[in-house]
Amino acid sequence: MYEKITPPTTGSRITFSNGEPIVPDNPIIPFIRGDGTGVDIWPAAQKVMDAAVQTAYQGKRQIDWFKVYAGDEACEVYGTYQYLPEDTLQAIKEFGVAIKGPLTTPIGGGIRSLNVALRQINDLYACVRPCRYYPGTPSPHKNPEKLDVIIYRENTEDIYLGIEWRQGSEIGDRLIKILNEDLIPATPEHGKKQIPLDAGIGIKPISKTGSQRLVRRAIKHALRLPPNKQMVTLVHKGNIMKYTEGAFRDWGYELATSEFRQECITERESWILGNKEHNSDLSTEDNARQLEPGYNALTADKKAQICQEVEAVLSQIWETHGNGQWKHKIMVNDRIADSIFQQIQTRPDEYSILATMNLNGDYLSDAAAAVVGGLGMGPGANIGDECAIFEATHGTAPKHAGLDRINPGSVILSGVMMLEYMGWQEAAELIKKGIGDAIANREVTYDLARLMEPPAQPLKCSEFADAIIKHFSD
Ligand SMILES: NC(=O)C1=CN([C@@H]2O[C@H](COP(=O)(O)OP(=O)(O)OC[C@H]3O[C@@H](n4cnc5c(N)ncnc54)[C@H](OP(=O)(O)O)[C@@H]3O)[C@@H](O)[C@H]2O)C=CC1
Ligand SMILES: O=C(O)CCC(=O)C(=O)O
Ligand SMILES: [Mg+2]
Repeated sequence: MYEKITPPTTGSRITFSNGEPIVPDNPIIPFIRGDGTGVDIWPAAQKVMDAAVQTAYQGKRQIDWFKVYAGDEACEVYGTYQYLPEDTLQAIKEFGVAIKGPLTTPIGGGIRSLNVALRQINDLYACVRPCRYYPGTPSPHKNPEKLDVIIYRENTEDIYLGIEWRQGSEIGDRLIKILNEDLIPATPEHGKKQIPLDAGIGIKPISKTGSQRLVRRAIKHALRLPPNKQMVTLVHKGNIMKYTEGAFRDWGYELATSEFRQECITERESWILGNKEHNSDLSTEDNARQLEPGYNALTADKKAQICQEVEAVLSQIWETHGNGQWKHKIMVNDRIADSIFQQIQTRPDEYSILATMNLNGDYLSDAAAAVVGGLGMGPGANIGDECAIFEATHGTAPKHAGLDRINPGSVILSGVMMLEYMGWQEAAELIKKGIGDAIANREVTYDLARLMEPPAQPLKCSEFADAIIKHFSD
């Protein structure tokens, strides 16, 4: 029973089997309009999705939208501080697939992120954010078309778990005392380090389960991509945060080389096999020398370790992966987080799926969206095993709210992801064609118009939606 909302009287539920949605022809889909520019973006996006479904299926399929509330709008309906009403959570749980506009999160104090809460409550552990280029989209980059990546961001843990204590709080001070006086001195590798007494404290949990289920989804996605895009890059700052970010990398490789042994090759394995393929008489030590830059300067222990690695790879996978067979497998490699920010700009075509932890993926998805045209073109999905919520990468962009000027492209493209997730490919294709043609025709909102050479006359948010629909059929 809902307190203040009523589901549509027509339509039925999307259910799940083995993590996959089973979609009726008339699914009920809850939507959250969103704060700020949500008032502009949502109606435009809904109009485009409805028109695409109608054009593609001529009434045989339709979405029965179910309006639910979160953020400022929820407080208007449910009362002060009722930012995420139980009704909304229940509706998303009941109907399984939802779509939302952006929601405001105050900085410093106040409520914690409703967006993050929705992901955590529904265990939507994979945040999937594709960044690909639509021809004609203006970009600050010379070759934006070379970037075609999908960010797979772990979505439930890392510092987004929100376990932190304010500077000067009683528990925060107690924790610092315990760490300084007990736990740090008991850990020899920490030496004489001490946490400043006036520090705020945050906890960064990265679990093996959370990391591996994310990487598992990323690899399964890579298996569905064309051969030249079958790559998964584990993004981490494991040189600095060894037991959280470094562990994410190690657990990622462990998963790839156990659960997906036949399908995957790691970058280092490919080098070892490649060295041997190049020269079948190559000794283990010469292979190790080619594998590891600066091998000759290493300690004997380190050299022995690398030789062991070479031998293990050759004995374990030469038969199944050697003689070039590895070239037809999913390449799993890793890159340090700061480096990947420059790599997506300098060598974009070398990357495909970027598997990240929560914070790195948050940063990286805005940066990658900028390369292909900005936040107006950045869609996303939060996917779990029994629920999915689609939402754009960007936030509420408050300075543009209510002006009918913001680019609805990201929510519309999030709708495309939703339609594809539902198996409604024909409707998804229509929208992609509509957006592509509108951009090629210079019918765009202010954000893209101002970057075009010469600048285009900007359309309103609602006009851009109409232009997309118009291009379904030309
Ligand atoms: N999932 C969610 O709901 C998210 C919510 N947020 C929240 O949103 C609020 C505002 O965050 P803020 O840091 O300003 O980031 P925003 O992403 O909301 O906006 C930053 C800037 O990005 C550009 N932009 C954003 N959306 C679009 C769009 N649809 N079309 C074109 N350009 C766009 C605009 O740039 P310009 O003005 O230069 O054109 C805008 O001023 C915060 O409360 C934040 O917590 C943030 C991210 C995600
Ligand atoms: O929830 C928020 O306010 C910000 C979240 C965010 O930036 C994101 O998920 O990309
Ligand atoms: Mg973000």
